[in-house]
Amino acid sequence: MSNTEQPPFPTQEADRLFAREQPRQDFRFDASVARVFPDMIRRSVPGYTTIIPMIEVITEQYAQPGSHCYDLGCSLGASTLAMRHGLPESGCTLVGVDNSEAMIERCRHHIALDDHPLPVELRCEDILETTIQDASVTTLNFTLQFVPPAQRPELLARIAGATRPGGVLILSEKIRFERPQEQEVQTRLHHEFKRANGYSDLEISQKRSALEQVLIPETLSGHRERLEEAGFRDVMVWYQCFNFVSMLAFKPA
Ligand SMILES: Nc1ncnc2c1ncn2[C@@H]1O[C@H](C[S@+](CC[C@H]([NH3+])C(=O)[O-])CC(=O)[O-])[C@@H](O)[C@H]1O
Ligand SMILES: O=C(O)C(=O)Cc1ccccc1
Repeated sequence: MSNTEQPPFPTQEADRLFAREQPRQDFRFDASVARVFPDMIRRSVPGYTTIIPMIEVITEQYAQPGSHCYDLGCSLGASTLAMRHGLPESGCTLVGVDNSEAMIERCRHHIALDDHPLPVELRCEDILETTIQDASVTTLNFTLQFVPPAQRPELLARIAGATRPGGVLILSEKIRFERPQEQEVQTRLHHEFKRANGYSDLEISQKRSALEQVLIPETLSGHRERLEEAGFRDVMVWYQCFNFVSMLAFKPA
């Protein structure tokens, strides 16, 4: 590269998107979010930096030869790359899907930088419309929470229907709690986590109102019941930190 050229995506940017007072707007996964996303998600989701490497471990355990593996709502590809590293070098097909062009464009770049022989098929489309077939491992790492609740049952039933016996869904979500007391405590602890990561009260409150109509959390029992209704069994929580959980749901034989 000559010294007049810039690398495609220069240094990682810090998330200051909500630092200045601004009119309320619904949160969107646009180019400005894509630019700061690694910093934003790491500082906002307690446990994210633990969950990502565990997706590799889980994928390695449940991927079946010749099957398809899906990362639905792949953003910049952190969970996709974890799955890639858990898969054998050939014999499985890995697909990442996201409907944000800004995310997919950067994701393509991240995947190209990751020196690994397994190809990744990237689709810029709605996960509600993407074709899912012959799956063994499917990941929804903090994506279902952005799907309108009315459309969640059909998506989960479609994933379950396309999953081989013994296959798994990795479902990570921000949840809400039935007991108001627990909801209050866990939400406060999440906000304290964000403060400890350098977000101001203004940033926390402006982002919270931007997310209000967009990220709809459900209770753990709501998730369990719907996963079973969709055709999954043995739903288990394998990780929880405050109001952020990750579950496994298995397709029975
Ligand atoms: N209907 C939809 N169709 C396609 N994509 C969607 C849809 N709704 C939302 N998205 C996409 O889902 C992603 C959610 S982020 C996932 C993090 C990643 N899994 C990670 O492990 O780093 C989680 C978060 O920001 O909290 C965004 O990129 C959206 O564009
Ligand atoms: O920031 C928050 O409060 C969240 O709930 C998590 C999050 C992380 C990244 C984008 C949107 C929401």
